[in-house]
Amino acid sequence: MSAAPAGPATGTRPTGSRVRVLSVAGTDPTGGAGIHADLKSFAAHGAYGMAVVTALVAQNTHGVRAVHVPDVGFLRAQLDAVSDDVTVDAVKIGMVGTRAVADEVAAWLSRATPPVVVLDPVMVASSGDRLLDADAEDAVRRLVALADLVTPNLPELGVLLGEPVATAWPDAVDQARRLAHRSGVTVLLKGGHLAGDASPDAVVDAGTLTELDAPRVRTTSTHGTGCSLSAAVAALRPRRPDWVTAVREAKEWLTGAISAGEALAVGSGRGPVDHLHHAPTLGARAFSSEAWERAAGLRAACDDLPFVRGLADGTLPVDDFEAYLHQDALYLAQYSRVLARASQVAPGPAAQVFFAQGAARCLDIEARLHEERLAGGGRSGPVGPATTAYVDHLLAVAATGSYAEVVAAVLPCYVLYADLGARILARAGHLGAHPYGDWVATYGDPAFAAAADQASALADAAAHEAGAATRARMLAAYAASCAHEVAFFDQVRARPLAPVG
Ligand SMILES: Nc1ncnc2c1ncn2[C@@H]1O[C@H](COP(=O)(O)OP(=O)(O)OP(=O)(O)O)[C@@H](O)[C@H]1O
Ligand SMILES: Cc1ncc(COP(=O)(O)O)c(N)n1
Repeated sequence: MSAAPAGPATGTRPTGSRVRVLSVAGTDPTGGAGIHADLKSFAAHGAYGMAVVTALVAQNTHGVRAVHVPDVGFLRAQLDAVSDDVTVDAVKIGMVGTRAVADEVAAWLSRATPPVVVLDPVMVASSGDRLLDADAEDAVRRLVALADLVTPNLPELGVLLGEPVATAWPDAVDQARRLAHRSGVTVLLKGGHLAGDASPDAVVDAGTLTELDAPRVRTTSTHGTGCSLSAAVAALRPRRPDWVTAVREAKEWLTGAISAGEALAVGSGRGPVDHLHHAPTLGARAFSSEAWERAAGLRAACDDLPFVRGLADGTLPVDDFEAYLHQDALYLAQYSRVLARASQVAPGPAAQVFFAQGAARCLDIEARLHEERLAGGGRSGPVGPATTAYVDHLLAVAATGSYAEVVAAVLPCYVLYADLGARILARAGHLGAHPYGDWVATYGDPAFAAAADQASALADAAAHEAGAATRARMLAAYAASCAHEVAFFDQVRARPLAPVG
């Protein structure tokens, strides 16, 4: 039944790899507090999260219904299973529940000696339910001595010192100073239980005091704030130079998470915070499929254009097709420059090569169309207004937008043509008799579909790296290009017809 230990875990963390953080805490099946909150907090700070369960708690946003504390032998087995195998860069300890659990955790800390230990001395849930046996308070005091940072709220600070609970901030800071002095650990004093418009915290050690101010958010979403904060600090500390830097960053994040909590609509009591509020695009759909679906109306409008209908069924007058090819040649000469810009600012060689080759191919096609025109087959004339508008849009994005925006702006030209080409080809079946068979064969070719897929994948990768604001600009650039594509096709039939007769 036992998984063989791989020997004591002594490995150092490879440069740049994720911090491996362990939560030793109770559960919350609604996901707002305890190990569930801790794991989200770890992930929110880029750490690899692990969890050892001290107590199973039947609770929700209204309160605690029941607590089950498994045998401490099983707790020991969990703790050793982790530390026999995995190098733990930091530990966060939350609810311990009983004296036996607290002592078992203390014994493990002495054995495993993790380099960063954050202790949240959980005693009473915000619902008022006890989460620590009354006779376990001494055992928690012993745990404090093994921690590097202890994170009491106002009532917990009073219990740790054996003093009345401070109600004014200066008194609480005084108490925190005394605890730091007495125990030799750094204290993160939390002011969430104060009245007033602010929710200050303070980092206090034997010699220094740093107060961190934050506005009090008017919300019911404060379940698990203490768990989430201490877990965030544990995840950050191995990568930050000191406690103050780690706590400042964690608190700023937590204030945002509290503000975003109500939008989660989890439970009807004191709801959880949104741990991932700062990563709104996490789990978002692939950019290319979202943008494609949003453009459904424009795509339908494109299909309905007399030009596109005539192109598809072969009834388009030759004159119109040649007028279109002429505008297309003018367009491609500029589109090539925009693809070259995408290549110039591409984040890696694959994208750089793809767009550079695309730019060259556009010029090849443009040159072929030009030669055909010189050979007398085609038409000439000024740049049409829709061509100008489309090119201006692309050049503006290329001049001022990021790589992600440029890729989004050039994408419709790939995907709309690939889609149109494939559908016309499928409908026509045999192209032998189709007057515009060459055009259809070019864009209906699986090789062109593959290029469109590659361009979509590059846009998706860029969107994955981008924040919410850049993704919104990408969607806007894509939608604008789609609208220009429709106007571009339509300009041929929109040109004044020569008088008949
Ligand atoms: N309404 C609020 N607005 C802004 N920050 C808050 C609010 N409530 C709590 N905080 C912050 O959340 C963190 C936890 O504070 P608190 O004093 O409530 O600890 P706690 O009682 O251990 O938390 P928990 O509610 O998880 O038991 C602190 O950084 C505190 O300043
Ligand atoms: C397992 C566990 N640990 C900690 C808390 C405290 O969080 P809160 O005071 O926000 O209820 C909790 N409710 N459950």
